Amino acid sequence: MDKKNIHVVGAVIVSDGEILCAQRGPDKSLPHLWEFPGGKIEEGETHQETLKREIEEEMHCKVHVGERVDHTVHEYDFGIVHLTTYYCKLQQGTPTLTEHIEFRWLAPNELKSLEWAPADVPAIEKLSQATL
Ligand SMILES: Nc1nc2c([nH]c(=O)n2[C@H]2C[C@H](O)[C@@H](COP(=O)(O)OP(=O)(O)OP(=O)(O)O)O2)c(=O)[nH]1
Repeated sequence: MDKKNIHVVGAVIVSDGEILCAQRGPDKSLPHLWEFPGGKIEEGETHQETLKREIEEEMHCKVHVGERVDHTVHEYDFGIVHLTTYYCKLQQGTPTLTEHIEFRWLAPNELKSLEWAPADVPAIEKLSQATL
């Protein structure tokens, strides 16, 4: 059977020259790997709407969504993830841990010190060279 396509958006939240990195929990798919906060796009939603909704739900804060960072397609055993990432800025509140087990703020040249979900690796390559 064909694998399901999963359309996901991720927030590259930048503050004071650092990027927010979030670690997945032990009971999730891709356990303990690092990712950008965000989630699956629901029917009828724009990427911006999904990001704003997901960030409010999973981090209890509001973001402004800016330019696109990257778009990648990665095949996992559970499906094919189409991941689009966007630069974001905090608009209101500070990120609160609910679904993730840890947050870390890292400078671009530190991003590769974490073990990222495979779909994120091309974005991490780009961001690790970025001037924020
Ligand atoms: N939010 C987010 N998800 C990512 C990234 N990279 C990556 O491969 N994914 C995958 C993990 C999930 O399979 C899917 C995102 O769906 P989700 O945020 O609803 O994840 P979830 O694990 O809580 O949901 P589920 O798979 O348990 O249904 O995309 C990323 O940087 N951010």
